[in-house]
Amino acid sequence: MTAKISIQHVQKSFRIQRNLGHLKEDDQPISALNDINLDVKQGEFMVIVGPSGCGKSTLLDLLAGLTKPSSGQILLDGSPITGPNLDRGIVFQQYALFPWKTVLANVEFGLEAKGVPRKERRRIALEFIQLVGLSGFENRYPHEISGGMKQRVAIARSLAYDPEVLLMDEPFAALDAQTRETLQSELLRIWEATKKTIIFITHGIEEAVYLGQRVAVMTSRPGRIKKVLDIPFVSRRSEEDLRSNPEFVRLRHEVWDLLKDEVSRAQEQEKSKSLDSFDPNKSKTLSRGGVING
Ligand SMILES: Nc1ncnc2c1ncn2[C@@H]1O[C@H](COP(=O)(O)OP(=O)(O)OP(=O)(O)O)[C@@H](O)[C@H]1O
Repeated sequence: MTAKISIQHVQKSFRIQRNLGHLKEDDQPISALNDINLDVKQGEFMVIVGPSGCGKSTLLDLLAGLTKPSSGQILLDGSPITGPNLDRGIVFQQYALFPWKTVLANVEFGLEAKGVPRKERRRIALEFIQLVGLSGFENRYPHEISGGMKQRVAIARSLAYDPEVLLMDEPFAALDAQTRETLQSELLRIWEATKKTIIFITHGIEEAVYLGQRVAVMTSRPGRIKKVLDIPFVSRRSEEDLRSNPEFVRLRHEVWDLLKDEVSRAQEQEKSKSLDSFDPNKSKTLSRGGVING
């Protein structure tokens, strides 16, 4: 069976220019992703977890078609992704709602872009507002609702235009712990109701194991897929107190075991990055030697 999304040998580098006051160095390539391979099945909930700076958002941007791989390709239903399209909905950490539009108008937005007639737009938008539990808030503006509610609006807006795949980049990271847990279980309910293929990016190990049918663990930069774990809970929502289930605890530990060295390496990279930016001599030497730092 063809994968819904197939990421094949994807590599992504960025060229950056160091600005050291009066000194300007040549562009230096930074390898953000290295040979990423991953197939996601139709209707699957795939979580990608990795340390800070490992290239998670870069991968999501590639899936969204906002940038192109330096090499390799990503296929959606067997065809290469060449740019952004309404076949992929995106939910970011920051809500990205239009502040001057009401909840209803925000949810209707994608439908308008798709050319859905006005009456139909309203019907569909109201259906998705109900699905995310916001009935009664249709006429509120973003500044009148909480962070969790804004993220519900963002999810409703992405789902309303019926994308093939929902891409989520740390959508709950900015929320308080209680709201985050509520939205995690709400998202599972929404996923079960809509049967969408979801690719969800997070730093959070517990979030990854709670949400994912599979969890892909990434290495530190340049990001590669270190291991893909199956999370075998049949219906996670019906499991009582899943987070304290011994199998859940074991899986969470397994993900942490895979991640901990990567997190230390990522922290070392961060440290040397900030030291380098204060040390022109070091940067020059590394540049001449052709060593990539950053
Ligand atoms: N447009 C860009 N130009 C130059 N470098 C970039 C660009 N985008 C990302 N990078 C670099 O690529 C690496 C991966 O970044 P990315 O934001 O994808 O990581 P991440 O895993 O999402 O990080 P975090 O978890 O902290 O959000 C980082 O070293 C980053 O500095």
